[in-house]
Amino acid sequence: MQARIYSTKQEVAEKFSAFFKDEAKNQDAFHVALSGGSTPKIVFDYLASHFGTDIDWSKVFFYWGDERCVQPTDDESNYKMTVQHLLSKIEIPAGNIFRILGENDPKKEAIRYSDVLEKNVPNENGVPKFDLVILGMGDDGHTASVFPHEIMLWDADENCVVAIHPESGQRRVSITGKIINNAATVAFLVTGSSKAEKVEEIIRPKADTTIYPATLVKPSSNKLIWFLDEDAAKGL
Ligand SMILES: O=C1O[C@H](COP(=O)(O)O)[C@@H](O)[C@H](O)[C@H]1O
Repeated sequence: MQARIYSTKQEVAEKFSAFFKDEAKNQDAFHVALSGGSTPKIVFDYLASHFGTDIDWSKVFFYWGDERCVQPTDDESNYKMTVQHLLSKIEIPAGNIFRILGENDPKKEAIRYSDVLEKNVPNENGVPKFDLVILGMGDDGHTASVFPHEIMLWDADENCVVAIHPESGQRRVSITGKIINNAATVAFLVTGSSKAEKVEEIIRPKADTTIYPATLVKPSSNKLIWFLDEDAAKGL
């Protein structure tokens, strides 16, 4: 595990974008799972405005790690956020975008998307293997849409599950631990002081520390990188 700490969230966006560009350059087909949330949003803005024409987007294939069960036009949709901040600004073939259909029946969609991953993402030992999984982390330590009150979903046998947001009751479709920990690289994008307590507990655990969903991110490749700003890393 590596923690890369930058002065500001803008610098996180800049450094992660350069990292993304380098990783994409080395692949004939680059399969990436995207995240929703506040930090990916500024990263997508930076990627589109600074590397929009430097990356061969025809070789990049986008999927999502989680989606809220809403219409794709809803402001809550992770897909809508990505369209606004990245996809509408780059030349990427429509066939390279595999969104979770948040408007579908959640249980059926979890099964359908699991199948999409199996058919389109290269696999290793029968499990889809992303080149890169991008994750955010909520203030409560959730990641993708595996929340602390449903932490058992992390170990589900399925590739995708239906989760429920603890406060709003909103349903989500999320990939599970078996997919995240099978990725070649996992990158957390986390900024802001509201995340500092959990970042410290997860990266510098004590003997009696609580286990959060984000604690369980341990790719078998060992390539886990936290991109943090100083506010999020202030407890380290
Ligand atoms: O609900 C979600 O939240 C997390 C973290 O978001 P943040 O705004 O607190 O940074 C995100 O990783 C996830 O994709 C999203 O659906």
